[in-house]
Amino acid sequence: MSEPKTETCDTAESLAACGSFRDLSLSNSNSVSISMCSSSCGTVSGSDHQSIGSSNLSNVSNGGSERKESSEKGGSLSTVDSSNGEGGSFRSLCPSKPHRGNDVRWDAIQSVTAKDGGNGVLGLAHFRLLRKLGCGDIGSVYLAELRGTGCLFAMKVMDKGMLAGRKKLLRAQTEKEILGLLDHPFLPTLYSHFETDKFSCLLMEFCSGGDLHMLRQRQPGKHFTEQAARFYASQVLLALEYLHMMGVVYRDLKPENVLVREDGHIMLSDFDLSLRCCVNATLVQSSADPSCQISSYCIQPSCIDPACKLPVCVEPACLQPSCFKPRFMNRSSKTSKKVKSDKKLNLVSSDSLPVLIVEPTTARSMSFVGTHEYLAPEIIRGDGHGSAVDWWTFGIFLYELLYGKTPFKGNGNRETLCNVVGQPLKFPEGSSVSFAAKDLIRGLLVKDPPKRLGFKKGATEIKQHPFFETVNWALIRSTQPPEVPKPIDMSILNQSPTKPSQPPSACNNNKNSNGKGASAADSDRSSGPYLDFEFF
Ligand SMILES: Nc1ncnc2c1ncn2[C@@H]1O[C@H](COP(=O)(O)OP(=O)(O)OP(=O)(O)O)[C@@H](O)[C@H]1O
Repeated sequence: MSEPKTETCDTAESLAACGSFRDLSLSNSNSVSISMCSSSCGTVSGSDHQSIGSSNLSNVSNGGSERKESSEKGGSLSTVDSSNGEGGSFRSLCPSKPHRGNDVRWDAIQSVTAKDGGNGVLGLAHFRLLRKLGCGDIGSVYLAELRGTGCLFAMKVMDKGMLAGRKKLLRAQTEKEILGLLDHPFLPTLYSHFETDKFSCLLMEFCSGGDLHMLRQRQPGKHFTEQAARFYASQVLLALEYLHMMGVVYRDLKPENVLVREDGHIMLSDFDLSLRCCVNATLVQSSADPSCQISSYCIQPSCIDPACKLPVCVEPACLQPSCFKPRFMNRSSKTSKKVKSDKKLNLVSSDSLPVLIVEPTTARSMSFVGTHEYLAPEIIRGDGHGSAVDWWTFGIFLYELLYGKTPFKGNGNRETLCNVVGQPLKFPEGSSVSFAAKDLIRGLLVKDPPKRLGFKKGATEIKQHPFFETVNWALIRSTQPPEVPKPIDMSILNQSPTKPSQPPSACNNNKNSNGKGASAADSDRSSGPYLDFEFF
């Protein structure tokens, strides 16, 4: 095992930028660069990540389950919110979340906290924990009703003693901070965070449709149709694009972490392995269309942070990701031919409207984090990695959705890791998967990160691949999902809940709601039937 590495922001450059500033500067006549840094990326400092190179694969192979391998991160929690004792309350987070402005859950929270004197505090005592939804490495997730409202939430409950004992406090802190940043239709909303003496609780939207791993198991041949795979992959791609824009490298994409909301659309979950970093957002303006002004993107005076000492600071929420770029409807046939040929070559169309490129290209980490079958080669080799790992995992993810298995899985973790690094990508014969899908996967599963699709221009490049040609990015939330989960059976509210003081049951690593662990031989990596809840 190699010496533990310390990770903060991984370069001196990013260290310098790790204050809460965003620096906007015109880099040339056609582009504007905006440096953003997650406001407290310094809080990851001191974490002990195990960096493991190819020479110590044998150590790695026994280090965790087949499906889940994560770094141990030590250190202490640098910012702990005030605790109010068992069943106590905590300041409700009510950040500005434009996408969720009309969400009835905010109103329900407000009405409940108003009854308590209007001090805006929420606590464990306000909830009935109805069912255990699952266990993760750092906590258990429960279906919870906000008492008297019929509003359901997913509550992640983490035992603070366990977090401290297993050196997971920083992971929990990272997850909480990242959740607090997010405001995107395909990412979770953190409604509140509160603590008791024993527990730290995160209150999120409940996804009633289970995860994509379970959904895939229910498909004929245990794989999705290409249309369904495109639907899920396109939403995941937008979520990753937004995360990168916010200076978050996700690092743990896999079907198990893609949850299905009650409307059939997706929500990417689980941020405890994510890396926070600085990002340079570049708005590339088309030279062919001088009428396109940079101000067509929301960089308004109201977006400028007055507390910032730098020339211009823009709130991250003011930047719109390029997924909202309008589609080009009125092209001449000559132009559209050119666009098509550019798409074949994976080129960004030079005659398009301005494109915001938001790839945290300077992010660097030496951590060994992720899931064996999904680990990027640069992580396994111990080369140091950046945001391109998310494009590698996106390739594995798409492969798994389409073929029902991952491409480099071996007999055991060691063989899997060796395959990722050394084996060429192969596609099963006799499948009806299109050339475009295979071409995209090939572009993503390039072992050398700089040559990987998405390395330079992030999601912008990937969205323009022919596989996504039929996707209307602007209206993606109106697209009919392949499958809509059955409505939640509200009779669950009549069942007797657990006592709030009863501690959440302990969770072993990789155990799911049905108590099954993922074994090396478990090719299905079952996370269990979703409705097989554990009552407690
Ligand atoms: N918002 C949610 N709605 C419904 N179920 C959820 C939600 N969040 C989590 N779950 C369920 O709870 C389980 C545990 O989730 P959690 O995020 O704690 O851990 P994990 O995904 O297994 O990963 P890790 O070990 O890295 O924490 C998930 O597998 C999922 O089934």
